[in-house]
Amino acid sequence: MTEPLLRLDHVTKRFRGLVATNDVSLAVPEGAICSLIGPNGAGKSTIFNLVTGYLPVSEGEIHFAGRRIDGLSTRAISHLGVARAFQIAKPFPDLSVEDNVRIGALFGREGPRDVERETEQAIALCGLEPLRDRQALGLTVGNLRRLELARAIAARPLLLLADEPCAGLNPSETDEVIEILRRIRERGITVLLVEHDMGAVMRVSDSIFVIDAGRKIAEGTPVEVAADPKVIAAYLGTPVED
Ligand SMILES: Nc1ncnc2c1ncn2[C@@H]1O[C@H](COP(=O)(O)OP(=O)(O)OP(=O)(O)O)[C@@H](O)[C@H]1O
Repeated sequence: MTEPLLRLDHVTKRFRGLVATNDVSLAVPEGAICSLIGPNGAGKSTIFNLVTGYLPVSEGEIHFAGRRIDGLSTRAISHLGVARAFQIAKPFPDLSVEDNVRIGALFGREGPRDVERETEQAIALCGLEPLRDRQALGLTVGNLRRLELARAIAARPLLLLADEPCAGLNPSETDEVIEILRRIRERGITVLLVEHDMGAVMRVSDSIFVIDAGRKIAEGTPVEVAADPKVIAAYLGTPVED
């Protein structure tokens, strides 16, 4: 079996008395779109913060692209090819969309880079051509989300951590984000998604990890997870229709 791109082995994160991530093991295969779902406070963002090195693990190991990365700095992990697209984008407000994406291309994974080509590709992939000269200030939530995804992928990551990219979007904007995520995967970037929009998760994911109170309680394809009684009890409440 080929080694997954990202692997968490028995990862625990404690904040004083609170166990935010409790002995979580999971593997994200290269080329997949995987999702982390679970109720508010389940520990999904904490997992992102551990993978990016923003928080140190309390126990366990994280491996990425064949290297152990827990204990490395956020900068070192970004250089290895992990990028995160935040739910609340914080672009440079006075700069254009294009310059904000270019800044993403100036950082990120180490190795040869062509900043202009990466900028152009990310703008095209996220459908931002008509907005390239617009100031980031004043963009709609949907366009800010696309800018945030473009900025992140311009950094040429191997793995994109996408933090609730569909939050607050209307159905057509959500469809656009799903299309963008699929195009990102087609470009060879593996995606790990945290998302509360279950319709979007079910449509876009190859596999899903379900987190509840810090623990992984289920994993599988969307169909498997939607039918899992533990998941329905903890999170979904009612079966999800495709
Ligand atoms: N820096 C921190 N210090 C103390 N407790 C924290 C910290 N970060 C998260 N927590 C706690 O850890 C638990 C998991 O939080 P986390 O943000 O990972 O959940 P989540 O699944 O991402 O929730 P949501 O869906 O609401 O974003 C919560 O109880 C939260 O209050």
